Amino acid sequence: MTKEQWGALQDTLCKTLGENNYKTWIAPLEYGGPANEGVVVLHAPTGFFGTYVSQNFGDVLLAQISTIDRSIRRIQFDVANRSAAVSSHAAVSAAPETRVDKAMRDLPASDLLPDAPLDKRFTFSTFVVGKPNELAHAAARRVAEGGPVTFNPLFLYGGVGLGKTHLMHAIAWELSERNPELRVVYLSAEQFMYRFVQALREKRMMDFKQLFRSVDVLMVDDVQFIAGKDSTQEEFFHTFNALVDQNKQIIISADRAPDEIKDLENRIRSRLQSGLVVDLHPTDYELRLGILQTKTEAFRAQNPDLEMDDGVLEFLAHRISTNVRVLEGALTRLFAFSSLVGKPINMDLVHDSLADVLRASERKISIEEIQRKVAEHYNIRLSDMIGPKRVRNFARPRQIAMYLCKLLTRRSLPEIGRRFGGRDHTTVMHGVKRITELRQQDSQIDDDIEMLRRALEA
Ligand SMILES: Nc1ncnc2c1ncn2[C@@H]1O[C@H](COP(=O)(O)OP(=O)(O)OP(=O)(O)O)[C@@H](O)[C@H]1O
Repeated sequence: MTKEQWGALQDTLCKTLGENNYKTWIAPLEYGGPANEGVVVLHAPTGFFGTYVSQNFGDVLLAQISTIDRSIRRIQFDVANRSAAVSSHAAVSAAPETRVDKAMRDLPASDLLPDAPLDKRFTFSTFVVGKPNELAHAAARRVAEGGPVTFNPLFLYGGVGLGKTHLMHAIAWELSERNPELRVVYLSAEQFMYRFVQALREKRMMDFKQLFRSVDVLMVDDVQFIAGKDSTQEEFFHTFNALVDQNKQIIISADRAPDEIKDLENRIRSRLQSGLVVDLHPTDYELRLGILQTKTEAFRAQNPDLEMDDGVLEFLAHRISTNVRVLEGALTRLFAFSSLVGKPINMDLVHDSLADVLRASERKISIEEIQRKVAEHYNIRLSDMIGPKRVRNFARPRQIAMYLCKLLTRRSLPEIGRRFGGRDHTTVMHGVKRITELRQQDSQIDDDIEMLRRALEA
């Protein structure tokens, strides 16, 4: 068989074996010329590769080759220039095929490594940079430029919803844009484990290893997931080392620093620390406001009719400090509500549509804090606030404090009563009712309470 004949056979092989199999296993083979009589040599990139092709596609290859050159009876797989590293009699010497073998052979090898999809919205252009994330952003940018690998791995960590996944996807998009040939694989540590277990179950560990070792950039999200999962850790470690040895870029994310991940093997921990470890700090007010403004502008570009009162974004940035995901969700909900009811976004709409989010993100205020603040405000001693005296000077501030406890904490009436010198829950109920009435009637009390509430929530 000549080189030209091998070239001419490619289309048929692609059709016979399917595009996936063809691209993964056949296209990388190089024609190596005839060996001795009846034997043709094909060069495979690695020994494993040759063995795999020989075992899984040897018979088909031989059958196709013999349609154009009937003298060929055997294919010999060499590893590039190392001769006879792998040789095969292909179909001739193959062990009888079992049903499982057949099913496995029919599955495209790339089944074990479908990339997790990348979110189109997660790019550098949509990532808002502020003090808390500027270092992580700069490191991600650097890696996304491609070129020589400077830090390996890049380890990004931070609390929930602070933008780790966003940055990883942004790197993947940018790298693929700069070099579409690059094999960039992004997946979560959970998916890595799942594929590993699948490969074990289907006896396709060689596929698994080969596929993971053939990527150019590997990104594993939420790596803390593999802690305590011994075999997955082991496999991850080997994959990691193989890629680092080949100078391939690895990017890892986790919800905490490597040395804080419990049940992680020490050798993995130290490997993870060997590159650049950067963290995404909790957001600050400016970053939250920047994110809200950017997202609102993007929304306004699609919906020019959007009306929003001044101060709404500032209020949200101030009140929702948990994480960016919650912040984004709140904004999306506001947009949806406003378009459903056909009203502009103002503070009333904020309170109506986001009551639960605002409640959940409320700072936890303690009964004691309330008692202290109210006592201070009315210039009485804490012991008098809690004690048995019923004179108006103490009783009114006590009722106000009870009212604020009901309003600002999740404590039950009996619990509040207990904390006010062991009073009964009906006393608390009465106090709350009285202050609710007074707020309607007495603007001084109403102002006082509003001021106290703000001071406590600040
Ligand atoms: N700096 C930022 N600029 C714009 N959007 C951001 C920023 N940080 C986070 N986000 C958005 O917040 C949401 C949550 O971010 P992401 O999924 O990247 O968080 P994560 O750190 O991976 O969280 P988890 O630990 O839950 O996986 C995403 O929609 C993301 O686009």
